[in-house]
Amino acid sequence: MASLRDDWDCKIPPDITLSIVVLGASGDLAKKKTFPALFALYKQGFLPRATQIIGYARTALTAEALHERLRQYLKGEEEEIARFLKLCFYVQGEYVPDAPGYRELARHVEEWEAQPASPAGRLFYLALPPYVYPEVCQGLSRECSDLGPSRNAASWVRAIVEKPFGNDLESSEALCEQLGALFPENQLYRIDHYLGKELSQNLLVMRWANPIFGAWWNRHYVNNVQISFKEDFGTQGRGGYFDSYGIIRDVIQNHLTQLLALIAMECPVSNHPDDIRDEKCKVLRCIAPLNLQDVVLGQYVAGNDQPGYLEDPTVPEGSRAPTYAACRLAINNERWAGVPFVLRAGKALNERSVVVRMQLHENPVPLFGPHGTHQNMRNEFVMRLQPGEAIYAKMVVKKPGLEMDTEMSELDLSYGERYADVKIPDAYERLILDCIRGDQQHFVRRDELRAAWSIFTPVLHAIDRGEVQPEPYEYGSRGPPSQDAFLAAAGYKRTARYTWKPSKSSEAIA
Ligand SMILES: NC(=O)C1=CN([C@@H]2O[C@H](COP(=O)(O)OP(=O)(O)OC[C@H]3O[C@@H](n4cnc5c(N)ncnc54)[C@H](OP(=O)(O)O)[C@@H]3O)[C@@H](O)[C@H]2O)C=CC1
Ligand SMILES: O=C1O[C@H](COP(=O)(O)O)[C@@H](O)[C@H](O)[C@H]1O
Repeated sequence: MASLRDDWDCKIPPDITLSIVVLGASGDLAKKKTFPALFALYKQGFLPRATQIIGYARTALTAEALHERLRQYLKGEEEEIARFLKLCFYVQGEYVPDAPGYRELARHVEEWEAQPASPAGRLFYLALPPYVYPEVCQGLSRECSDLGPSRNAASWVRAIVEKPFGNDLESSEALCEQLGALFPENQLYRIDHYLGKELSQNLLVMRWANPIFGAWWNRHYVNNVQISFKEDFGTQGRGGYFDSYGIIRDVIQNHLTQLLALIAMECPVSNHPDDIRDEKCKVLRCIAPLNLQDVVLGQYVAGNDQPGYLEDPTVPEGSRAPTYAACRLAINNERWAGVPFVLRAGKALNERSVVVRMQLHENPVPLFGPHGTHQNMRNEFVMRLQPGEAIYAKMVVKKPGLEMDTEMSELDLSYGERYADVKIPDAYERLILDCIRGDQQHFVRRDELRAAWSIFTPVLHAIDRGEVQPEPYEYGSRGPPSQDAFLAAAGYKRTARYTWKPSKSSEAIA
């Protein structure tokens, strides 16, 4: 796909002076994700030569103390780590808008950008709880976002903000208003790390670069679509945070809905980020708000020697927060009318995986019957995002041999084999680089966010009002017992008698 827009150039000027400011540098996200991703970019030579990284937080730390905290999360050679840490500084400051820390931050940044003739880039990464975004953005906007009148025209200011972007449609819109008054949309990068995963990105390429998919990627061939997120661990002390959100806000409204948009969207006008996001937004707007009848909610109880959700000391007594949800969505457009899209996500299940499964209709005329064993088997197109990226299509083939027997087999693209020597980048690594390049394709635009919240807000409000008692399921099980009937009602038929014979390398992944 060509880019038809001439205002789009995602190249990093080689002479740029870059300041990356990590706000909330003392926190978990910063040390586990942001700094390791920056280190990985540094190691691979993706950070411009003149880059400084400044950590900002309330905690009293020296730069050396920050380095010590970060060291255990940086994987690489000691010398390389030491060189990277030399780029990392620390400024202590409060988050309130008039905190003197912002002036101090501005001083560091301005000193670094001593040459007005060269372009300057200022990337503010808000690794902070969203309730402080408005005040932090005010402080940054007031003290740190003015590049000065003589600055090279290729200079920029960008801010990456983490989810959750609000709690429902109304609060999300209010947050967007507040931030939007300080940073225009082209400076705001709302991160959804699922958009940085290898297979999420491949969805677009695979779908739109191969005519083979065009013919069947619609209601005439596809019976149902499942997008499943499973984790084999519970909230483990994070229950306090989780409880006020629940699994729909935590995973479904954002990550899985973004995957749905990539699967269901129409062909964009070009590969310009806004053309792609226009299509994603359009398809999300074709989805009617979810009804409680189209939802199964669950909450895990003790099992497999593991405690139940309510036994987590950080969870409020008697909480009804769902740790599992399956949501059946209908896309009311010409391509997908009548095809159920089931988004389901759960904590404390039997495995950790994220899988997109498109199941096709049965063959209307089963030639290999009446005793043929596979006439009722359905083709399935499966994309496994993790663990071990794989794309496979399940299909009936002739069983090798003298008889005309059939069996279910697969066309298989397992990344572990096909790309055995390739290191798949971490999502954060990719997304931070996109932000430095000015590519907003894999970030959530305000109208997409609005469309996603519109789908889930009514059900979320009903859950918040305590109107639904989630169904118990055992820790380590497949989820609430009623989910299989729910999936069957959405058209899903499990392929019985399908056995996959993994190769050695795939066995290692499984
Ligand atoms: N390249 C590769 O790595 C390939 C790997 N495989 C592997 O082969 C195996 C089978 O593949 P596939 O058929 O695609 O996937 P699965 O059999 O794992 O899952 C198919 C569907 O059946 C459901 N299911 C699983 N167990 C049960 C059960 N006991 N009762 C009812 N429903 C159930 C699953 O839901 P739920 O999640 O709720 O259990 C899922 O929706 C998998 O382990 C897969 O990873 C296959 C092809 C290629
Ligand atoms: O955003 C979130 O995602 C993680 C899962 O991310 P993954 O990349 O490990 O699949 C999830 O555990 C967490 O609850 C949620 O907030």
